[in-house]
Amino acid sequence: KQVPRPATAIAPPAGPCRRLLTRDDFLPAAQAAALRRSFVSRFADPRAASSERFCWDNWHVGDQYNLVRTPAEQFFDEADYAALCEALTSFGQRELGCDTITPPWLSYYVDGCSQALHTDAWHGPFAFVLSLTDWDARAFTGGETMLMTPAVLDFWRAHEPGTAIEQASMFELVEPRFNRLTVFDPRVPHGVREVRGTRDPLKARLVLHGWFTPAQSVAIAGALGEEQVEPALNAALEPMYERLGSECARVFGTLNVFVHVEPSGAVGDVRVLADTLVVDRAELVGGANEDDLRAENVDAIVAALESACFPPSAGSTDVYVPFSFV
Ligand SMILES: O=C(O)CCC(=O)C(=O)O
Ligand SMILES: [Fe+2]
Repeated sequence: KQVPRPATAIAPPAGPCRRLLTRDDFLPAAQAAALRRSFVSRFADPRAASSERFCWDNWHVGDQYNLVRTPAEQFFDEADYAALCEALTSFGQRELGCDTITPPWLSYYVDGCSQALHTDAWHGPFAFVLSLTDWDARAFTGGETMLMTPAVLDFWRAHEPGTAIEQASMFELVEPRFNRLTVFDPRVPHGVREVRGTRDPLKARLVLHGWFTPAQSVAIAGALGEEQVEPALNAALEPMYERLGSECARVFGTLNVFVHVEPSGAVGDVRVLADTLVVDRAELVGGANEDDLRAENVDAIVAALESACFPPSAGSTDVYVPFSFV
C-alpha cells in the first residue's frame, strides 16, 4: 500500500506502544477548540429543539454500558470530521503502524454514566480516546479511563503472601484531559469510572473514541514501489519465519515495525512502533522469563529487517511492516 509521506518531520516516539500511551495536545489547539465549540453550540440553549440535537443514542446495556453517543460523522461538519480522521489516521500510520481507524464515536457521560470493565471484540490492536472534556472545569467525579494493571493480569505470579493490595494498584487511571489522546491495548480489561455530579451535557465527560485497525499490508512512502519492496522484504523475512516457528516461544499480538531505506537500498533505521506481544502461558515453564521469550521474537524480526537489501533508487523510502500473531 502506497501512503503519502508526512509533510513535516516527526520526532521518533520514545519506544514502541505496548499497553498504554498518552499524547497531550494531540490536535492543533484551534482544531480541538473548534470540535468542542460545535458541541457547546448545540447545547448552549437547552430550550432550542434543533434537529441537529436528535442524533444522540442513550446507550444502556444494564450496568455494563451507560453513556450517550453518536457517530462523530453525524455530529460534526464535513471538514471538521475529515480533519479529525486525518489526524488520527496519520498518527496511527506513523506512530503505531496501523493503517486506518474505525469511524469514531462522540460520547458524553453525565451523572450515572460509565463503562463497566470489559475487553473489546477484535476491532483492532489499539483503542483510542480523544478527550474534548473541559477537565479542569469539570463538575463531576470519576470519568477516568481505567486499565487493569499487569500486576492483576498476572496476579498469582507476582503475589506476595502477607501483602494486601488495593484498587490503586489494580487499575491505572487516565484522566481524559482536554485534547489528550489515550491509546491502549483493548485486550486489557478496561472501563470508564462512573461519572457523578452533573446532568448537564455542557459539563459532561466528552470524548471521541474508536480503534486503530490492523494494517492489512505493508505500507510504503517514498521512492521505492511495492514491486521493489515486497521481494526484498520476502527474501529477508522468509528464513526468519522458519526460525520463529522452530526456535521462538509462541506469542499473541501485534508487532508493527518501521524500516527506513536509504537511496542506496541499505536499511538505515529499524524501529518497533507497536508491540503488544504476550507470551503463550504454556511457554512459561521452568523459570522461563517472559520478557526474554518475547524479546527473542522481536529481536529475530528486527534482525531480519535490518539485513534486508533493497534496490537503489532516487530517494529514501519509509516502509511499515505489520506482523500479527494469532
Ligand atoms: O472512553 C473511554 O475511556 C474508553 C472507551 C471504551 O473502552 C470503549 O468505547 O470501548
Ligand atoms: Fe472499550
